[in-house]
Amino acid sequence: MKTVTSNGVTLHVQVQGPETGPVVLFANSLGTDLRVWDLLLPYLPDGLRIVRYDKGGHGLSDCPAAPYDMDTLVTDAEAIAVGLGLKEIVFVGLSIGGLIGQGLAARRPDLFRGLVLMDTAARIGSPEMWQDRIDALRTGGIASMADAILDRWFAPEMRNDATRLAPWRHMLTRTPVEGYIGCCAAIAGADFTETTRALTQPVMAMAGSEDGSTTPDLVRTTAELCNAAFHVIEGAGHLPCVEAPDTVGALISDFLKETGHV
Ligand SMILES: O=C(O)CC1=CCC(=O)O1
Repeated sequence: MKTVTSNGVTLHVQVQGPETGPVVLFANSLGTDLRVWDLLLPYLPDGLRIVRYDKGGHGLSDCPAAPYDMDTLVTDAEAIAVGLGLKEIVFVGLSIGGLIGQGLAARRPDLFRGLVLMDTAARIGSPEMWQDRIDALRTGGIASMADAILDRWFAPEMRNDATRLAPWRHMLTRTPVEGYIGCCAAIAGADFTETTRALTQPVMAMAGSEDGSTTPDLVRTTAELCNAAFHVIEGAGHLPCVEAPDTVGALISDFLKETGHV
């Protein structure tokens, strides 16, 4: 376990693999922590330097008071990359993690080898939609909307398996409400349409066919902005790294080979 402090916020970071290995930096989604990648990692090539972290307000990182803004979340990711001396990064971003990846790729192209956009878009939802969610969270907490969120996260097969679902429900509902709300505010204010259109790094995008949050059509639109290859993961929802880690692992492995990273 490592920590990196950015703007006074201490972030929990996990690093695995050889010091000189090709770097893959993962950023997870709203209401999840870095364990969201656990099932995927065995499907990636050996020898990678795998770096995962909990964004502010999630997992074992500090939880500043809401609201957060996307610029700060991008600065946090940059602080981790610079603080750990990461170079030639392939960044894998899930949902809000993909927004952070787009922001960092635009700000620091010198750090990047490529970008994987997983169930994310240049703009997710509308400011009004996020404000409604924030208001509901302030009233009822995350538990009050957990069923609705899990319906977007997972396809019916997983949703109907209470035992398989339980750890992910716990991960979601144990997220500090302040951290969750802070990140909702950051998503509400983020629109990377123009900067993502201008990206020059190789980009690959994917979406679960059953994603009720960032639908395949939405993700495809962002992929087209930056000439990214686009893949639909059949039978998966918003977190295909959980529901279809083998398929996602194969796609990322191919991308790492195509970009000469491995
Ligand atoms: O709608 C959801 O809860 C899923 C989601 C949107 C942005 C994110 O990171 O997760």
